Amino acid sequence: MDRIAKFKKVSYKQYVKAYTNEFCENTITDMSCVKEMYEHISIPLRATKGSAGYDFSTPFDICLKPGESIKVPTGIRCKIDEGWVLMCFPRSSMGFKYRMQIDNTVGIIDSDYYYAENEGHIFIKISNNGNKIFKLKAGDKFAQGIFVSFGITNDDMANDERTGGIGSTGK
Ligand SMILES: O=c1ccn([C@H]2C[C@H](O)[C@@H](COP(=O)(O)OP(=O)(O)OP(=O)(O)O)O2)c(=O)[nH]1
Repeated sequence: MDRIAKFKKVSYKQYVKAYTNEFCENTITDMSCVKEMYEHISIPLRATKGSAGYDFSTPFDICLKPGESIKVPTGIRCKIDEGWVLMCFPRSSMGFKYRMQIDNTVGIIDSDYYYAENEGHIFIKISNNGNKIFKLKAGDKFAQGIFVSFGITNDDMANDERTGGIGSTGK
């Protein structure tokens, strides 16, 4: 098995920035609860030695009514060797039981995203596309990341460098 990546937590500063941007731009938040949330974020792990997926947990409780979505700042970044990509999928049980789906179908985490201004903070946007309330407690696993190797074309000339987050290279 190739050992080609390492998960880390983003800095506390980055987590606060992402969390407040997402959820409390106009409200006063108790920062001690964000600190506690950050401290409980755990590095994705595989459940068994034969599992392909590294399970991502939510740092906070989630409750989605049918049709609702949320963009989850996972607090995680990943240093990945060139030639590999991390693909994020739902945990199968979430889809089977609740029809929880990832909004962009599969999250593609590029190796150079690690060096982006946001420290390569991995976001996972999910929706409840079922017909019952979908709830997760902080620490519950909801998505899984799988490392995949890829090739490039013989005449590939890409040499730009990424600095921004999602959607930044199309500008
Ligand atoms: O679910 C996702 C998908 C992407 N990303 C991050 C990692 C990825 O490296 C970066 C850019 O994603 P992608 O290349 O798929 O998005 P794009 O719309 O093509 O934008 P870009 O111009 O940034 O490449 O955003 C996430 O955190 N979560």
